[in-house]
Amino acid sequence: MDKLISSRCNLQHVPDSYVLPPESRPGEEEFALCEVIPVIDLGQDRAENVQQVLKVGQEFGFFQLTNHGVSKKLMIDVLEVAEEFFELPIEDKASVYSEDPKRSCRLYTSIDYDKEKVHFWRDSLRHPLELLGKYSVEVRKLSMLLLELIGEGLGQESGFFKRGELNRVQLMALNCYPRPNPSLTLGSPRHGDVNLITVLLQGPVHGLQVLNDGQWLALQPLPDAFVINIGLALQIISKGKLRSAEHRVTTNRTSARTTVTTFIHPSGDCLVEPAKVMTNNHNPPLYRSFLYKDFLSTYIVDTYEGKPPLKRYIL
Ligand SMILES: O=C(O)CCC(=O)C(=O)O
Ligand SMILES: [Fe+2]
Repeated sequence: MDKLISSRCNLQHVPDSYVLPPESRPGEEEFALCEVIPVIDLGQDRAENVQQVLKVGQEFGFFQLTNHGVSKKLMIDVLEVAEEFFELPIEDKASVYSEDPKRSCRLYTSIDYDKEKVHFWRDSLRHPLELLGKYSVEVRKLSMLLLELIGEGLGQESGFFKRGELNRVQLMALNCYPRPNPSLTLGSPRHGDVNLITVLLQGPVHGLQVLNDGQWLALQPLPDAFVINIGLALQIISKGKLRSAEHRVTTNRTSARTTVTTFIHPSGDCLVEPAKVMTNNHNPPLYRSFLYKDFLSTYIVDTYEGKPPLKRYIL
């Protein structure tokens, strides 16, 4: 509980247990905010949106989304709720704090505090808060629309991602990355998301970086936009046509950063495999099929050990 970094006042220096080995540090340099990461305007013609989502999903695996239909007020309110939550007195936060990684509803710090060698500069709340219900309904609608566009672009019949267990689970996390920017630590280490698709709401404070052609690109926060990224499960289903880009979170020198992430996952018992239209005799599958829950377990182990999480599934 006293490990929560959002409850330690005026931390000016990063404790030693957060200092990464030199090769994993973000470094002293300021990353120029990158304008290369594409922006898609969802208010455009549907057929055009399908092409754009496919193209940027293929090239970057990441994009920002404007004109998405979720109200600006709802986005601001949700970020405010997240900020207020992390500012609560420590006694109020105590009831939801848990170090058990198996619990889906919990407040925790870093990733797996007791097991990891170095800690990360982030507190997170994973909780199905009633207050956020309206937001989760809107973001679900938006995620389903994006999956529908992607399905169409991949040549699937309509409703492909709505069928069965593919999009069953929706998890939300409120994240707080306190100041300062020590350049010795990271808020979140290099990783690709495990799920289908992620919708990130961030305020004006930057920190997210995407790996592209071996270079870290710092994402410039656009007002009112969501950041969308493709997860590993979707990379497999699309047979690599869409790719899950690795990313990480740096902390910010001057302001704490608050974000809200929504992850769309298949259910644990869902069989994850390349969509049938993507494979034939000339195009055999690249990865063997697996149950999503088994992939979740190996993903955690591989990510900890710095191994590519799809490697063991390659045929
Ligand atoms: O908070 C962010 O900017 C991104 C967090 C993230 O990548 C994750 O939770 O998977
Ligand atoms: Fe992520």
